[in-house]
Amino acid sequence: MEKPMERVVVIDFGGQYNQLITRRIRDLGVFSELISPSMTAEEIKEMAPMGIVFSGGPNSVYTPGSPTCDPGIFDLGIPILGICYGMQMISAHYGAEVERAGKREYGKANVEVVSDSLLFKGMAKEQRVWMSHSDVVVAPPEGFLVDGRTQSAPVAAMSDPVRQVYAVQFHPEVQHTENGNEMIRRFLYEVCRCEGNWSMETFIDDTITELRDKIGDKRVLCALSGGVDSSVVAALIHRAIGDQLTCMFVDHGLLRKDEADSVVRTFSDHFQMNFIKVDAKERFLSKLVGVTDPEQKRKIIGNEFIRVFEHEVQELGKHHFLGQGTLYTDIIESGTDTAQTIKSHHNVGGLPEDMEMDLVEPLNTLFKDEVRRVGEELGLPKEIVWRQPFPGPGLGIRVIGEVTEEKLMIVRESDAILREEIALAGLEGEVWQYFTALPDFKSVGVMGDIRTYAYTVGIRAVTSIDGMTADWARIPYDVLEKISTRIVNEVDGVNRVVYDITSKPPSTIEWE
Ligand SMILES: Nc1ncnc2c1ncn2[C@@H]1O[C@H](COP(=O)(O)OP(=O)(O)OP(=O)(O)O)[C@@H](O)[C@H]1O
Ligand SMILES: O=c1[nH]c(=O)c2[nH+]cn([C@@H]3O[C@H](COP(=O)(O)O)[C@@H](O)[C@H]3O)c2[nH]1
Ligand SMILES: NC(=O)CC[C@H](N)C(=O)O
Ligand SMILES: [Mg+2]
Repeated sequence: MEKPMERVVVIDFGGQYNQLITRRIRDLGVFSELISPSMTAEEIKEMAPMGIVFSGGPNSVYTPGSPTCDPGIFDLGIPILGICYGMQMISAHYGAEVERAGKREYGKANVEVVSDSLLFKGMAKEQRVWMSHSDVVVAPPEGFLVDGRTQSAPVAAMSDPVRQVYAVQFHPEVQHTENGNEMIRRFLYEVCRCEGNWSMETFIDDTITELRDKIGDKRVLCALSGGVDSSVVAALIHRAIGDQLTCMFVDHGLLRKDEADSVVRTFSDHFQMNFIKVDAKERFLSKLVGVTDPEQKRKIIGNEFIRVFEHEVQELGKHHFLGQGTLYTDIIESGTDTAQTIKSHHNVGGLPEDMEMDLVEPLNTLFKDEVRRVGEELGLPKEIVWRQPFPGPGLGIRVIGEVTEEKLMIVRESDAILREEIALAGLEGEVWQYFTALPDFKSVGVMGDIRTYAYTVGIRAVTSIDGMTADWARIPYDVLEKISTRIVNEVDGVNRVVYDITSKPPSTIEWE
């Protein structure tokens, strides 16, 4: 019999790099996902993880009400790796003291390795690591050995090989920790004794089996935007259940120029699936009249998507499930028990509470670049796999303030010019995402000796890998010049073009 998929769970105490931990583990060949600190030891045992990681987090363990986990987890006999807050929690659990440090450590630090612990064995006695903490473990709990220290952290790493508990104050998951990846690898392969049976191929096979089990002989409606995420989901569900799947593409009137036609064309050219396009422009646009707040727009759009699906299903016959291309990024940005809401992605935080269909979201633990790898593995055409992301709420959020036909037209036309010029300059592969947005203000210009009072168009173009962080793309000035000239000359109602030169963070990719 085939071995079950190995899994290492990461308990999410709210740290900034938590998703990176799961990512690194998956890259090392072991499936990993974040779980909530509210899960009980019993529930975790049922998942049968090979190892448990306690993540970092913004709290201090000595503050009342700071997050903890079920103490029963320590008795499961499953190896544990604590990182930063996770290490402080382990220390507190075993009765060691955690205090505010005299000197805080943010960024680069040197750890002096003082033991022969598995995680550091054979490495240089001085390790360059990345720190982000203000609390320290003063002395290790009973049974633990100090493995490393820095000038301000007397316990920068510790372990108890008997109980198989390892802990580090620094962040092995970030690239700046020189040997971080190797330390995680050792935890997985030498402590947890994983064999590494996870890859994109096994992900696809396992997902298809899980989908078959979950769906049975019922029908699934897949919300298909033509973007990479939903196309990959549709392909996976189709492999699992074939004709029980119906794909539905909604034209909500907030699409880019010629987008509806091109999605319909691509799908009929490449896929043999039940595919339906719904024209719902009126429904969406009428609901957005007078609405200016971006979060409210997202909620209205998310809600309306579901209402459209439910309405269409009445004619198609019962579909129990709704398939969506939700990614991990959509979930974390929409806010979780521990992470703040940055924006409510329409497919997560924007969903109505009284939905009739159950969700099927097989990609909700992955990042965009991982989904692209799945897409390639499934043999989807390049034009889909490498399509730049386009948010579900579409131009509805890129028009800042109230959405009107006039403003939509300006974004649509200026965006088409931008895309054309980026393609002409051969920059499509270099820039991860590029679009125009319309801030809600006008200013004075002079065109043909006539005073104008018209809109400003903003150009946003970024480089990124997974959309979690991004930098502004260094598009050559002459290309920008051509784009600006064309937009002002060809799009009515615009007399100024600006280029966004902020990274994410502190900005986000979208303007809204
Ligand atoms: N116009 C649409 N019609 C039907 N479903 C949609 C539409 N826009 C978005 N969705 C649904 O919402 C999900 C999230 O949208 P999102 O834009 O993140 O993903 P995507 O369009 O599949 O991929 P990409 O991020 O590459 O654009 C989609 O995967 C899809 O299920
Ligand atoms: O499906 C989506 N539904 C949404 O509501 C949504 N909002 C933003 N995005 C896309 O996500 C990535 C990160 O965006 P931000 O930096 O603007 O948060 C970028 O690629 C954005 O285009 C969305 N995708
Ligand atoms: N990054 C973290 O996990 C920080 C933990 C804790 N809040 C500290 O400052 O030490
Ligand atoms: Mg999209």
